[in-house]
This record gives sequence, C-alpha cells and structure tokens, in this order.
Amino acid sequence: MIEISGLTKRYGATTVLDGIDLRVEDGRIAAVVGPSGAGKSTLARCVNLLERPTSGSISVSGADLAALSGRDLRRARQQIGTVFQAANLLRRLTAAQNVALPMRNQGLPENEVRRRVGDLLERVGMMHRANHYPSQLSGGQRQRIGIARGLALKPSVLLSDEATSGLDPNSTRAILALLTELRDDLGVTILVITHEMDVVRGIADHVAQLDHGRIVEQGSVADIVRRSDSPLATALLPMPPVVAAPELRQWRLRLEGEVSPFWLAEVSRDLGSDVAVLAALIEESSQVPVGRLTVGLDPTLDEKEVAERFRSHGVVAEPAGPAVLRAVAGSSRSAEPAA
Ligand SMILES: Nc1ncnc2c1ncn2[C@@H]1O[C@H](COP(=O)(O)OP(=O)(O)OP(=O)(O)O)[C@@H](O)[C@H]1O
Repeated sequence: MIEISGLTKRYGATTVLDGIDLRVEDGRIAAVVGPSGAGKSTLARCVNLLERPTSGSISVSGADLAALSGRDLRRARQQIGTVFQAANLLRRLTAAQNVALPMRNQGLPENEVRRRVGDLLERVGMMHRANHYPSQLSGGQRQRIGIARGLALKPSVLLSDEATSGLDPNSTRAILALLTELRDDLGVTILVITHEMDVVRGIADHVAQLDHGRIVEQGSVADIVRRSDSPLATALLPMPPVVAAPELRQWRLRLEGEVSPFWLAEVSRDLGSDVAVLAALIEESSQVPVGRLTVGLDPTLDEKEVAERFRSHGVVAEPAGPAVLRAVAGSSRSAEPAA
C-alpha cells in the first residue's frame, strides 16, 4: 500500500505540492491527473525518492520513506519500480541486458539474473526481442522493456510516469493491458501519472486530480463518473457531439445506480413515448456500467415525470438547452429555457 500524507514540496518560496493526501490500496491502480505544471512529476519524484519532500510522509508497505536514509533508504527504494515516459533504456545494452541491470547492480547471482530476465521478458511479451538494442525496438516495445526492468527487483509498487505518452493507440492499449495484468496476477500496486483521461478510464481504480499542487478531487473512477458532474467527471467521460433533432427536447442523462441492460427501452415504455439517442458514451469501469447520454424526447412530456421515470431506473436526467417552443393545447406550461 502507498500512503501519502500531508506531502508538501517547496522550491525556495515556491510551493509545488501543498498537503497531498493520497492512499493506494494493495493491488490497486491509482491515477494522478492534472494540467501541465500541476505538480504531477514532482509528486512522482517524491514517491520514488528522487526528491525529498519538504514535509509530510510517504509510506510504502508501512515504512515511512521520507524518514529513512543510507542503506534503509536504498532498500526501501527497491520496493518501488519506476517506468518513465521515454523508458530511459541504455542504448548500448540489449533489451535483456537492460532488464538485468538493476539485478546485476544488486550483485544477484548470475544464474538467478538470467532466470529472472527470462521470466520478465516472457511476462511483457518480449522474449523474441531479448537481444535487440533499444534503437531496434518500437516505442511500445521499449516501454515493455522499461516495465520489465521496473519489475526486476520485485517491487511492491510500480510508478508509471507518463509511460504511455507519445505511444500510438494500439501500443497504449497493450501497455495498459500489461499493467492491469501485473496488478491482477502479481498484486503490484500501481501509481500512474498521466494527462491522458483514456488511460485513467482504461485502467485506474482510483483517480486524484492535482491542480496547483493540491488534490482538488479524488475517489473511485466509477463513483466519480456515476455520481458527479464535476470537471473531473466530465473530463473522464466527455459527451460526444449531439445529433441535431430540433423538434425534440434534449435531456442529459448520467447512469448512476444499478441499471438494467434494457433501461432505455424500459424508460421509454414507462413514459409511453419514444426516446431518441442523440449522443452516448457507455462503457465499463471497475465492472460497472458508466455512461452519459443526450436523448431527445417529446417536448410536451412533463419534466418532473420524465426525471422520475429515469431516476427509478438508476439514471439521472436533466433537461438540456432551451425548451422547444411549441403551442401545447390545454397546457399553461412555459417554454422558458432550462437553466
Ligand atoms: N526543481 C525545481 N525548482 C523550481 N520549480 C520547480 C522545480 N521542479 C518543478 N518546478 C515547478 O513546479 C511546478 C510543477 O512542475 P511539475 O513538473 O511537477 O508539473 P507537471 O504537472 O508534471 O507538469 P507537466 O504535465 O507539464 O509535466 C511547475 O510550476 C514547475 O515550474
């Protein structure tokens, strides 16, 4: 487990991290997101002890890293494997030699080094490139080797600092699948620093948004996208462009509770009215469906009833955009734009 508590980092008079509290449970993946300059890399450097925090504590598997020095600190560092954006492989060494390096530096017996290098290359699917040099590998392959090297000393925590930045979508997917596998098979706790929301949606259990050195929102990814309309929730699950349907009233929907796979048809039946899907993004996060949609409904339907029907199926519904102006016989309902 990683537990960061009251972490503050100052450079002179500049406070770059300001009282960060973040906890990543064993065998979970947490992502830290935030705009450029928010302090993500500084946080990563504090967690892997390349930087000393000004105050606060960082504990990995119970040991407070900020309080250690000398040999204890070196030993604690082995608990944390790091994968950087550019993999940082040594050009003159083959893939296998790069993976072996941390073990050789530790003075592990050569037969054990060879055995573990084989296991690690196998795990990251790179056995067939063992004797290639970094320049002979693709960006995604270099990252796999970087991950294998990050795992060389059997860390309990893997820190991934923008490891998928600059990779094409296929390589990104493959790296994310690998990280998920490491969590599930080896129980590695993973802290991912990223600016890519797809990465967060793809693998993270927990997400924390950093802004000006502070965590402004954090929680389980599924909870955030299901329960809130915050900027982080919207960034995680952005609404695709809406198909025009001028004669319909637009409603914005958010899947919140337990939803049946047929919820849309069920709501339509309850309302006695067709529902037009104008935009939708539905996917799974931590084994629960999450999603946002814009639908078009008959503008004469009663707003309160519509909201209640959706709500009874686990969906939050809010009218979006201006109400459609239409004379409704026998109705005194105003067609003021919705807030
Ligand atoms: N050694 C340093 N001395 C002074 N200021 C620093 C130092 N390192 C970082 N900073 C400042 O701390 C702030 C956070 O930088 P950091 O690199 O952690 O942000 P980031 O969120 O990783 O940004 P990006 O996404 O652009 O990499 C920036 O304003 C940066 O200028």
